[in-house]
Amino acid sequence: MYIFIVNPVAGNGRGWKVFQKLVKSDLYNDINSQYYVTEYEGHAEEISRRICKENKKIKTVIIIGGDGTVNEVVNGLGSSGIPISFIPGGSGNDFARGCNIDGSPLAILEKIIAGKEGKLYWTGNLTSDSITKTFANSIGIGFDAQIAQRANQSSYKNFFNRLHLGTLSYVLALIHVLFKFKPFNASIEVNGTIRTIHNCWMVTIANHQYYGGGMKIIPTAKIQPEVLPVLIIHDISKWKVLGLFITVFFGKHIGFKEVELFETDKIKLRLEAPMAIQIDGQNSSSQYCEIVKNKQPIQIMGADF
Ligand SMILES: Nc1ncnc2c1ncn2[C@@H]1O[C@H](COP(=O)(O)OP(=O)(O)OP(=O)(O)O)[C@@H](O)[C@H]1O
Repeated sequence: MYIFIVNPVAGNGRGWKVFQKLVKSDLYNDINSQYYVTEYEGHAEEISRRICKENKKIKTVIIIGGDGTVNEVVNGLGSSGIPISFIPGGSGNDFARGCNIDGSPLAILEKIIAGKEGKLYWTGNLTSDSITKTFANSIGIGFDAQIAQRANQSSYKNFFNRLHLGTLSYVLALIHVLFKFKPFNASIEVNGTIRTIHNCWMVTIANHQYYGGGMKIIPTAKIQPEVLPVLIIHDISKWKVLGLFITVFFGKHIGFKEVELFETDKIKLRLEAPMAIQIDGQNSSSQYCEIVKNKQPIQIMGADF
């Protein structure tokens, strides 16, 4: 059986429209499936947790929504081993970019159903205050998290999403946060060595290269086990940050001397005070956290990487 988890409000209603188109197709009507429509934040996680316990013979959980919905589903399914797939219906849809899932919703569904085995994908785990959250795409601490927070709370996000210009809401939020942001000091532990990063703007850890609706935040990031690509931006002027973010779309920012890039299998962060953090674009905050790669891969159906 295929399970569809649909976020009707993702992408300003795009999630629901995508599902409605699929429901009318012969393919959808020919397969054995059940669908769930999310009604509130966190609902996709609850549904996923519940279906794991119900002992249904699930072939794939197909997510129709955005990256936030993917995040909830991977957290809910945990280590169940149930394969997933994603039909983009959100505003950013970076998980689809990272996994090279493209084409019309129907074409993606065809590919999911025709595929025998999924591609193996390794998520990451962030533990803060004894709570572990899984991230499918990336996490960011500091500047980018404040931008995500600002964009998510803004009235213009829906407006730009309606025009299919979702990235513009991040650009506006960036300008807004830029002039208020105060760099912080972060103590970072990697491979048993602790060092302090002064005037830190952001620390980002990604499972694939895309984030923020198509920015190539870590262009070298590959989908692979054990390796966590880390990007740190520090000791940079506000004006240079602006220039840097323009080049992020092409992945050229890694040439800036203020950008540090390395790989590890585990990283611990200790900050002076709680700081904004984004987990797959969802807002939170943390002062002490540990990030590791998940050992158990998830099968992604319909992906091509
Ligand atoms: N019925 C609902 N009403 C309000 N919020 C919902 C509902 N169902 C899900 N949500 C919440 O909607 C939020 C946004 O979902 P999601 O991230 O999938 O879409 P998006 O923000 O449009 O896309 P992206 O993250 O790719 O930019 C999530 O936090 C999710 O929990």
